[in-house]
Amino acid sequence: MDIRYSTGPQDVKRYTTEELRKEFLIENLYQPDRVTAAYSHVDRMVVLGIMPVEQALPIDQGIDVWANFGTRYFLERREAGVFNLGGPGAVEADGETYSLDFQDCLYITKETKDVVFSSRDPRNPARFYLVSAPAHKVCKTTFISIKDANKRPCGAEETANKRVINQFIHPDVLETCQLSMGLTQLAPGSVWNSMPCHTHERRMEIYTYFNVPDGNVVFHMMGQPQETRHLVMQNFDAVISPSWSIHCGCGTSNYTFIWAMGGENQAFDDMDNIDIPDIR
Ligand SMILES: O=C[C@H](O)[C@@H](O)CC(=O)C(=O)O
Ligand SMILES: [Zn+2]
Repeated sequence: MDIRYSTGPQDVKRYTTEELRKEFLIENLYQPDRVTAAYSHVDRMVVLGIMPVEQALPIDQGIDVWANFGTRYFLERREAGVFNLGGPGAVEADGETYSLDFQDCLYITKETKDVVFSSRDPRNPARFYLVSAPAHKVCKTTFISIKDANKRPCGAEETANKRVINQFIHPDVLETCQLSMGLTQLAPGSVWNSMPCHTHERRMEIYTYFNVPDGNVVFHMMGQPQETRHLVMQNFDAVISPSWSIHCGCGTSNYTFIWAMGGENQAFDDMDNIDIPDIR
């Protein structure tokens, strides 16, 4: 497991590109027949990339659960949200099988013992992107398709930020302990996400970018609003955004991304908005 201890804004001011990437960027999440894991000490969020090809993969493949979590199984004291970003696949959760097509989501409750991921066709493997947060009570494991998601259209063509925020794991859709997750799609010709930007001192956030066409990248903006930095991100990379950091991006094309949040509250609009001319 790739462990990320959290650093603070004072140190980050002095980071080189390489140091910034080592601290916040999560790359190479999808390895054939492997579970790739990163543990962030920011709100103890865990990110997994799971790409079953020939085999079905248990959630804890290659993870020493006792050493990392001090529990007997992965979700003993955790909840998880998973999106499929690849070919058709399935998630089996304590004997119940859920088919997940591209951009489908499954919320998996605390105390689910056995979670197994598989692909329908090894030539077009599924790519499961999972984010897990500590949890204190059992909720309901729920399948959520984009049709079930709460839609929040925003932005405009004129400002190159026309997009739809799809709230999947969100209080308006289902109950969770602290996790919320969704998928934001940028319209063709729009490249800016989450601009005007914000922080939310009460929550951390993780983004993963996908549907980034070959030969394109997303410049992900981070840092305190008056001390910004950027990370250049490839298709399927993820990035950790601590509560003090802005998190927005500008692509060399349109793209899609998944946001995941955990922390003090689940109030999506509890944001500290930043006026664009105030950004440094
Ligand atoms: O706190 C909320 C998150 O940053 C995202 O949901 C924002 C987003 O998807 C967007 O504006 O495009
Ligand atoms: Zn945010």
